[in-house]
Amino acid sequence: MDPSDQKHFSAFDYVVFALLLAASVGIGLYYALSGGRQRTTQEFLMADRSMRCLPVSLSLIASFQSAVAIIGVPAEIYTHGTQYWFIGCAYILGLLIPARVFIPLLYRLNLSSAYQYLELRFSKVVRICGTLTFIFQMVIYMGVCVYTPAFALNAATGFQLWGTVMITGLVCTLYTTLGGLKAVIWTDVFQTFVMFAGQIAVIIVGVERTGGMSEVWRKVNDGNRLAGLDLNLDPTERHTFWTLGVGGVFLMLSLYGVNQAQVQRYLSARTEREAVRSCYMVFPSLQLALGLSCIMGLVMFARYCGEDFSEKLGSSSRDAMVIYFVMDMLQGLPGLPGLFVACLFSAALSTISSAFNSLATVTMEDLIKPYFPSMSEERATLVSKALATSYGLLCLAMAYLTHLMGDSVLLVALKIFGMVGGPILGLFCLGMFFPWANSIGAVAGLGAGLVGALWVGIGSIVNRSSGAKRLPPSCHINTTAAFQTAIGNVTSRPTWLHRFYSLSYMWYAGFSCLIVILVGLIVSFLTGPMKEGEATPGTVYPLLGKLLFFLPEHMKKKVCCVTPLRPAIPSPQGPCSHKKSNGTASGQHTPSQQQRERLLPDADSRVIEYETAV
Ligand SMILES: CC(C)(CO)[C@@H](O)C(=O)NCCC(=O)O
Ligand code: NA
Repeated sequence: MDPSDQKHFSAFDYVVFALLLAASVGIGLYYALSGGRQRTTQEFLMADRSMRCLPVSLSLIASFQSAVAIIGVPAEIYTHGTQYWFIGCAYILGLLIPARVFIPLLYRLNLSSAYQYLELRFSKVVRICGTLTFIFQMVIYMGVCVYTPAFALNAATGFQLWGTVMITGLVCTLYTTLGGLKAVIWTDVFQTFVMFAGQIAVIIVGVERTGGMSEVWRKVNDGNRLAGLDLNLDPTERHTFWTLGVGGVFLMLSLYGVNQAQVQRYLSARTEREAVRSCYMVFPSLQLALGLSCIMGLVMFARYCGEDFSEKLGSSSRDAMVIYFVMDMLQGLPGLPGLFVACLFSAALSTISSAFNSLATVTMEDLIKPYFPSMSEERATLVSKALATSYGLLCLAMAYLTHLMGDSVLLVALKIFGMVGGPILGLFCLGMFFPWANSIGAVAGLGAGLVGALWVGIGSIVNRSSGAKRLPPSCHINTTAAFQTAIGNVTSRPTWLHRFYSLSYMWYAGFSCLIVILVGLIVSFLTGPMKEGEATPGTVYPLLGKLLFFLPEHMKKKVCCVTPLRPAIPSPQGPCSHKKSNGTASGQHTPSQQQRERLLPDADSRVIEYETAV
């Protein structure tokens, strides 16, 4: 980029940005020195299970709303129109199902890690496979999150790229390691407000400087950026109502239903009611976040009329131009560019810190604690802190990998969620909704789901078939349809493999989830399905029973196989929940008689509840 074209920050902007970092570290320090001073894993990883719904809910939206969404969504709207907005439809079922099904089931099992469920329902091996898959997903995603803001800032303002990556990674590692989950949740709250403030500031100034609301509306309309409901059923069409509104539900379920970062927040809530309520409260804030990003893309369009920025900003234009636009708009308003940069980094920090803490949790709870049952609580906490730090350093390495990928960051993030999150979702669905599924089926299903998803995902990267149709870059002509067919015909006649590779990435989660369930069920039936009463009580949700509510009772008993919910005493070798009220015993692993009794009344009440419900 031409250096004379680069925008610069005033001293005031640096102060605003520095304040964000200082406040985040301050919150970390506060939780390092107050409360239990982070001396137990219960506090460090589970926030003492004492949180209320408001901070939990703001923290839930912050987890997967990173600089990727802040930059990527406006860039998407700018180049392809507002179709992406319809992903908002997926938020309804994508949050209702976790609130009604996943949270009650997981919360009542009194877990620390979501993957503990997999051992309760299947076996140790399945738990480890689930955990490793999650670690794989989050480590790649973390790299994208830490890289994105640094990269965009670098492209538009010449800010030192790797220096910014280092600062982000290190500040985040610092407060995560100091203050544990309490610090992570409360910095999320603060950072979510900064995130909204930055976006709103840009939109207000942007609308003002492009000539007011009606002018923005006119240009956007003339440039054909307002998309109607696209009901095209073609699964290779990147964004349609079906891919976004239906495929998006699976994506949302993999994030809000079974991802450890979110499950850990539900579990940190003081009661199940607060956990469920916090999930419902995500809905309006997530709609607001999506709406603001979309509006920002439209204002940007009104400003530049779809001008192609690849000359000005190099190959990275799509994502970098959002920062370019922001700097262009906010020039001469000292402090505001700083606020937007703070917004960007708030979004990134809140996501990365959730990733560090959840990765430290699963590594501790699923991979270390079960094999060192005699580890002392101090030791376990120390190891957890070391883990949070190591993942912080690993994230810097992963940022480099993202640098090498060089694709639209939104696309990369959504592909990772789908390819790796989808199979994990499938594994949980297999366990929760299909009582016959056994461990062999679960492992085979997960393997098949991952292979299927990585095949289509990597195939699409190698073949570069994103299926994207770029809209013509103008505010004035209205001939999109002709242009689109012209582009559509350029690609040669696709073979079935090419069509497979061009499956919309919005279907990745649903596609791989279904493979896991299908292969899981087939293998389970071949190897001997689980029998009545074999699964730990409370680990199966009587979905079929609820769906077939019209059948008479005896038929339902036959068909639905809801019997695993019959009370059964958890085996003494089995994993057990850590105590809720009393943090001191969480280092224990073989459940005492006392703990089993604690688990049992829960399980019993669930059985009764299910039986009356079914
Ligand atoms: C997770 C969704 C899809 C929910 O709208 C959205 O926040 C999103 O597109 N996120 C992109 C990934 C990110 O922001 O890191
Ligand atoms: Na975030």
